[in-house]
Amino acid sequence: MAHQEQQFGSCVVVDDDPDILVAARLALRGLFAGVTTCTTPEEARRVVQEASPDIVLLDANFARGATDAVEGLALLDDLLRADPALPVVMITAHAGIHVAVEAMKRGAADFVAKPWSNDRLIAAVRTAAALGASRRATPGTPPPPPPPPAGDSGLIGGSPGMARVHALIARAAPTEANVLILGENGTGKELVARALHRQSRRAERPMVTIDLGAIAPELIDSELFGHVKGAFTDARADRTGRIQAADGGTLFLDEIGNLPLHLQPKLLTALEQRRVTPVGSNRAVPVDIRVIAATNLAPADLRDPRQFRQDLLFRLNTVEIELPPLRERREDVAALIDHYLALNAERYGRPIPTLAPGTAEALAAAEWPGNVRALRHAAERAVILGGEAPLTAADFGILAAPAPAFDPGAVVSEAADLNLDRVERRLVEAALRKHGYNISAAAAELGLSRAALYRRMEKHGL
Ligand SMILES: Nc1ncnc2c1ncn2[C@@H]1O[C@H](COP(=O)(O)OP(=O)(O)OP(=O)(O)O)[C@@H](O)[C@H]1O
Repeated sequence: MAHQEQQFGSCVVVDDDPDILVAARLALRGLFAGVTTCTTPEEARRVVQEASPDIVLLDANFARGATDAVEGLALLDDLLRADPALPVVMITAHAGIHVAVEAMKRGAADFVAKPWSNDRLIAAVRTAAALGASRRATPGTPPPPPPPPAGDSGLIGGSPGMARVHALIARAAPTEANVLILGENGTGKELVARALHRQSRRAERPMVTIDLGAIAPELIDSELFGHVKGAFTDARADRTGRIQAADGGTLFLDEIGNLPLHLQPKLLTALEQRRVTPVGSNRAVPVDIRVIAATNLAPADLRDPRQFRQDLLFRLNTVEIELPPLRERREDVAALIDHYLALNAERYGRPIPTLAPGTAEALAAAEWPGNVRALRHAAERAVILGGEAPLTAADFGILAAPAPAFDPGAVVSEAADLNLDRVERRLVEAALRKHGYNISAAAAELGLSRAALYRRMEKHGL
């Protein structure tokens, strides 16, 4: 990739499979000035001690056919004992997810499953190397605490995908590194941003959020940078922008993919120079902020320079945290359902409902295109509408058969139900379904702002 300008010094890759070593070297040579490969644990111990690399990429299994990862985990322990700040990314077999979790518990920075995608490998290695560098830059910093229990971040889920998220939050939060959070709508990006801020050194200072998807594009400039009186017709007084309001704290740029291309260089300059110039002013004001950004753009779109300036992207994504969609961590569904049933039962003064046989399985098997947000609404609706009997999948709006296709003609036919409220609900639901619960796209189709769509979703319990 053109953007990789060898940000780091050296990397050591340890694997007994020469094909993997070649693949890793090719994938990583753009990122590191030097990539050294080793085929045995003994060689790795020596090379790592001599070369003090920025990062080690370590296979979990050495002996041919072994899957128990004993050698890889022992080497991980040795390397971390010698240098607790050394970032180690484990390479695991796809089926060996328990090995990945064990490695993370022992202090690995991250893991990648074989066969890997180069994007995933590079993202994991970059993030781990950047964190390692920032840890080394602040000597005396205690080693990162073990991942906090789910309750601390408000993020429920013990699946391997969420274990990785918890671990990354714990590692990234206390650093000053900018963090980019990726994930589909409703996967918990805002919760991650809050957890990062809460666990950071800036926790006592404000976290200022700006949802770039919910603000009219023509207002973004002044919302971000502020303006001085008279800068434009409606500017009747000076106004502080959100960047400045976050001074000393954290700036959360939600839906960064909606930042108009023409404002991207201005934000980049502000972040690089740590100064903002309000619209209409020629005086730059110094600011001290840590930036967390989030987007539901797919990584490929984000790396498309026609959609997003790559220099700004690399300013924002020192650390990348990717939230897996719920359908890729179905084992988390039961805990989420339990949590949100209990929460809503308390809220509405109802007993905590039980589930009819087969319901838990049906909920876990559902696609959840709206991810945790949709699950949360479904649980609320089930508590409100469910009777005394144990809840079935239908009470959560999960249908055994696919939902009938929406027929816009039915809305205008005189025979149709013309109750405005119900028609609105059907249209909102149809737009959400049509766009796979992508809020920005559904809002655009409905001619609403994201904020207005959220209000209607709340109103209709969607
Ligand atoms: N892992 C989780 N555990 C508990 N609740 C969660 C989790 N993930 C998301 N939620 C809940 O789901 C809802 C949506 O989460 P959040 O707003 O953080 O998602 P998002 O990815 O920022 O969505 P969007 O991109 O649509 O703004 C919130 O009510 C949040 O509390």
